[in-house]
Amino acid sequence: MDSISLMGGSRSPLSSHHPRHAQACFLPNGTKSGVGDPETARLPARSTVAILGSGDFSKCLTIRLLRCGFHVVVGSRHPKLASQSFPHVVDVTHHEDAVGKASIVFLAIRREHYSILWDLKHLLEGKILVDVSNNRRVNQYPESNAEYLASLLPDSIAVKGFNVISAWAMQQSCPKDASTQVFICSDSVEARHQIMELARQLNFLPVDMGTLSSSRDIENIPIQLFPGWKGPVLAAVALSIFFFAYAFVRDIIHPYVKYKQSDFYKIPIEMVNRTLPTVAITLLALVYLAGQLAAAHQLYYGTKYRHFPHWLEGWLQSRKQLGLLSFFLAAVHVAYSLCLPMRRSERYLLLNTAYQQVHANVENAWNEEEVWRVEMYVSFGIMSLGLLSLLAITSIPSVHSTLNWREFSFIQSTLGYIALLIATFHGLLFGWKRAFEEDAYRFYLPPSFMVALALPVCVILGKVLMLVCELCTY
Ligand SMILES: NC(=O)C1=CN([C@@H]2O[C@H](COP(=O)(O)OP(=O)(O)OC[C@H]3O[C@@H](n4cnc5c(N)ncnc54)[C@H](OP(=O)(O)O)[C@@H]3O)[C@@H](O)[C@H]2O)C=CC1
Ligand SMILES: [Cu+2]
Repeated sequence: MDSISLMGGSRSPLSSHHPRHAQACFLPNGTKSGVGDPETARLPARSTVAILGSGDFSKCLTIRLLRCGFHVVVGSRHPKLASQSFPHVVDVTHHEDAVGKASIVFLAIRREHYSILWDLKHLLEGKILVDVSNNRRVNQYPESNAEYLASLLPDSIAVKGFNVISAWAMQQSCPKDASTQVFICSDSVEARHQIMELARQLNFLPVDMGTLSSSRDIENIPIQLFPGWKGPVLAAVALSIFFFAYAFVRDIIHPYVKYKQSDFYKIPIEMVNRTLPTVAITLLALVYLAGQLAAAHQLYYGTKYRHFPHWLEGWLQSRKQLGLLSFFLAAVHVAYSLCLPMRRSERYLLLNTAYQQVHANVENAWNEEEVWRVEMYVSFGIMSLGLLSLLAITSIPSVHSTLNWREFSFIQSTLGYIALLIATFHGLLFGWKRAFEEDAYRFYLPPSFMVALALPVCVILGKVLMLVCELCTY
């Protein structure tokens, strides 16, 4: 795509329309950079950068530029007033004056005010205009702000960048967090590389995003709220409501109506702790169900190259988030479970049982089968949490990048299925007694553990079927 601008498109900096821009490109020793060598484009420190607008972003960018050794000239509608909020070394002047003093002009004004640039059109010809603007909503306008700017001033060179850096992060002398990456795009390769070099000199990490058509995506980055998490979070909330309501009706309302037994004290901990693992295991099963449906789709159509339906595509792309939510809920379930013996209710129940035992003259209440059930149940719980932690850790990009494809797929697929299997055993061992032995009234409703575990069991059986099919085809 870059070659389009090299061939002399209307916005190309290399066309003969832009002699001033060509002059603005220097190597550190002051010689002009080669046109075909944009990587080496470097701005000499002490070169002048103009900023239009005197708001927060302008002030913070000015501080950063000054610290890194640049001269700054700020263009304002009210230079006298604006100069009070800038260091005295900064030249605060009228727009016309400011743009005449630099070849790179940052536009620290909102898109709605770009019309003022129309009067400066002749002065901005051939100059690099850095559009740092953000919108209030995703895809607020039909075209991106940078594309709008480029159409407004076709004789200038529009570059999109720095919009993902907040004014606050801009004035930090050495930010150590994620706020160092800046995404830069422009139809002019040379201008893009020059602004990337400027970003580097300002201690940011520039990311080359190609032509100006990427500006829409770049503008959406800072205003998106956890993209990719909406579907998985909604699924988790819906499942939580369903399983909580189910357990509430079955374990609290039903005994209350039938036996006048008040178990409402169970709501804050027991009911929540029953909901957490059921949702966690269902989400984990959903992670693997998506892959199985995709495989079934390919088998059905007999090709790998047919697009998946929209809903399946979205589901496949949400697997990481679903898995992380499953891990989070499982971890909270562990915390709740560890706190169970701390409860007053637990102490009273234990004392009552001990008293009844003394009354019944039972000396040893040891039940070998129960002991084994609980030992296995706890052990499986710990193992599945351990495996889930491994899956969560390997989904972190920096860890992920240290693994090759086979290692990653071994952990995420093979170990993931084993985690699902162990978690299913954990659930079955817990639910078995509750479902069939505890109290007669529980038979009136299908056991909740069956509802929760039906999906994981189906997914595991699906995997077994796939493995058998694979073995048969070999
Ligand atoms: N603040 C932030 O954290 C970030 C801001 N941005 C972007 O940077 C740009 C500037 O943001 P910010 O500094 O916060 O905005 P402000 O509203 O604080 O300042 C914008 C400046 O625009 C000028 N201005 C205001 N009204 C008009 C008008 N009618 N005509 C011409 N100029 C006008 C003013 O300068 P004067 O009076 O001197 O002419 C004003 O100081 C925006 O596009 C924003 O999206 C991007 C990333 C982060
Ligand atoms: Cu559990």
